[in-house]
Amino acid sequence: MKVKICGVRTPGDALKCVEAGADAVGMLLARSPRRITIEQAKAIAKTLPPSVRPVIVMMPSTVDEAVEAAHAIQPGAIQLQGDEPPGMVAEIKRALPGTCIVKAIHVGEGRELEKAMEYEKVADAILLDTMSPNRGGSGTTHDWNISKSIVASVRKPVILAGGLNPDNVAAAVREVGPYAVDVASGVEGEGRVKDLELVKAFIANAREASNGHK
Ligand SMILES: O=C(O)c1ccccc1N[C@@H]1O[C@H](COP(=O)(O)O)[C@@H](O)[C@H]1O
Repeated sequence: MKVKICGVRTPGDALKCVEAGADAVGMLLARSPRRITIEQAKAIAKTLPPSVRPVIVMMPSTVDEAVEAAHAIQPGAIQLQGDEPPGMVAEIKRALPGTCIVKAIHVGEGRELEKAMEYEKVADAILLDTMSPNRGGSGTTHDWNISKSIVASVRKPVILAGGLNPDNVAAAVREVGPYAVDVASGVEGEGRVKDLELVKAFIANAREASNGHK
């Protein structure tokens, strides 16, 4: 079971995720209270060991915007969190060989399964987040039955997000059976600082529920 900790804003928080055993660390370049600059994201990415993948989360208006950010930060993956059409996702993938392209689908918006089947043709992985005004980071869960049906239908890895925390992640893993889980607000303390104990508990509970499967 892979785990991504998202909305990391400082090298200190990134190092907590490394210590806790995260597989990936997400940095928000999109509109969000967790948004950081390209320069800050670059500095965080540099602190990560090769075993931890830096991921940038964006809602780019153009292909160039995504490509420029990726060239500056050199992430292992880009998470496209907005309304990027399939053609734009395909262009970004062509422009960034070697970078994993993750397309977010907002569960609750409708046509989720159709969208997942469309985007799996052009993206490397699908992320299922809860529909919210900010397009992510809402701290609310969605109907996991929808996510479960998508996991059963698409052939690309599916990452489950949206309102996960140390208390509900095991149930989410058992019910949905995703390739990976992703969390932002559920492992934070005051001031949206990542809490090492919450991150550790989240990762342990997710992995235990997946029976140690990678
Ligand atoms: O985290 C944010 O602030 C955010 C803002 C805008 C788009 C995406 C964002 N984060 C992504 O949303 C998921 C779910 O967040 P949460 O666990 O419900 O708080 C998070 O894992 C990021 O991938």
